[in-house]
Amino acid sequence: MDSSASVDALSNGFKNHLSLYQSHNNNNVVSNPRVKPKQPFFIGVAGGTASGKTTVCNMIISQLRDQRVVLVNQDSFYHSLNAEKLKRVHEYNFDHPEAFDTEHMLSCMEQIKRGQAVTIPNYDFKTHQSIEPACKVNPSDIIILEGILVLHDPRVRDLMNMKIFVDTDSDVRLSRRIQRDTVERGRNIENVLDQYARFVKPSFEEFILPSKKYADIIIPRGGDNDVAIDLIVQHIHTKLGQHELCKIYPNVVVIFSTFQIRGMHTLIRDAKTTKHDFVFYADRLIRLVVEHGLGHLPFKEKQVITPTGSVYSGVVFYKRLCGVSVIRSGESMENALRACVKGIKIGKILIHGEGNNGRELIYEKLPKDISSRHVLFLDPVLASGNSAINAISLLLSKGVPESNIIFLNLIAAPDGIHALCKRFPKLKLVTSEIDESLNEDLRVIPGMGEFGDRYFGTDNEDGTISNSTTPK
Ligand SMILES: O=P(O)(O)OC[C@H]1O[C@H](OP(=O)(O)OP(=O)(O)O)[C@H](O)[C@@H]1O
Ligand SMILES: O=c1cc[nH]c(=O)[nH]1
Repeated sequence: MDSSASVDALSNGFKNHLSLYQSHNNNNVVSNPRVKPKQPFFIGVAGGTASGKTTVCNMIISQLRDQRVVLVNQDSFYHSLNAEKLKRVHEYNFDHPEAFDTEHMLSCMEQIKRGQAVTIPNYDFKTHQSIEPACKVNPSDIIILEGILVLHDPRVRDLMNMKIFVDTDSDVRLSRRIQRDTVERGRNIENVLDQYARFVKPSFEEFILPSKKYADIIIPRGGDNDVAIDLIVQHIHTKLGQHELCKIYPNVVVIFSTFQIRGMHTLIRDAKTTKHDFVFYADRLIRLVVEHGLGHLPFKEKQVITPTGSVYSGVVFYKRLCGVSVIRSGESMENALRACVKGIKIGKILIHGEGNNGRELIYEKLPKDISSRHVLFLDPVLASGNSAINAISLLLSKGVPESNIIFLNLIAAPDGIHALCKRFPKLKLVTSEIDESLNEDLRVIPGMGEFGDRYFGTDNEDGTISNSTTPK
């Protein structure tokens, strides 16, 4: 048996992740067949006994502060021993691939990878049996599968986005194993050495070490290697923060997701949220998007002298700006823009929706000198892109260079991004989340319903939000 692995069938390593896991688990996950769950990032961490796999996993988890992480241990998938095997448990090779129910592990991992909740067996090391209760694992952003042989089976390996092998000197591993099994497990040193010589070492050489060649990253010295852990965490952040659409359209910027941002999204998307809370949290998110968007404006370097007589090397804001809001939802973003840019001029555009595709320009009032300004275009929802394309075409017809337009947005549907960014490749779109899809009524899915109705309180009189599917 690999005593380096955690005894828990499933552990999140660190307290904050454990509590996240628990609260996450208490929720009923509503499955909506229209919504394709996001695929989690799947990491496999292999290595010999006592190599420091658990330490490496815990270090990765502790640094991934703004992601939901679950850690699944390969040990959970040990076969239960029958009476006959139990009688001769000292003859049993717990380090052999056949000691694990790999078919079961594969099917659980495939489900997790599809973004589904799964039940992971709870293996008891004292009785060598799977016991009740099993552990329910809900979909997460990152799944880590840790164990001596997680890189052994090609089908399991193929599911992984990142394969890590923790490579620690065999003398160090043996001394750690002796220490742990004698001190923590009350075994005598002869038995530990006997098991090591008969099973642990030969299996390491035959199965575990050969799986090292499949690793993307080999970490020498395990948990002592801070540099390797930092690089791994940076790579995971880059991969997770990068929506596929951002790779296709480099002018699409999604603000860095944190639990605070996701919490605000959870509130504004929840159909039960009151108007008051909707406005409060939408305003907070809008402020973040506005601040982030302003960061994409040109600037000049400037040095100033501080009251201590020292030099501070900074920058000065670009001054020739204006906002343009799309009536009416876009008007919800004006206050945040005014709060960030003192005295900014804000123009308005009204687009009328006729049926599913027709979007017609009804009204415009724009600064006369708009062609010489950078434009912060305000609309919280990008659905089909029809409204935005109409409005931006108007700005271009007024002489605004496409590259001078920054579209500030809360949620964007992929359809709208494709339509807009193909047509206007030089415009910058700054959004806080990219959603899954658009339904046949051109509503964003999962979306937040009709933003304007929720923000301005023009939904049903009883305060509930209509689930009407009437096309706009
Ligand atoms: O990308 P599209 O498919 O064109 O949809 C997006 C438009 O829909 C929303 O306005 P809506 O028509 O709901 O009007 P409102 O702001 O007055 O509520 C939103 O503010 C956009 O302007
Ligand atoms: O889902 C949608 C689509 C367009 N406008 C909204 O406010 N919500």
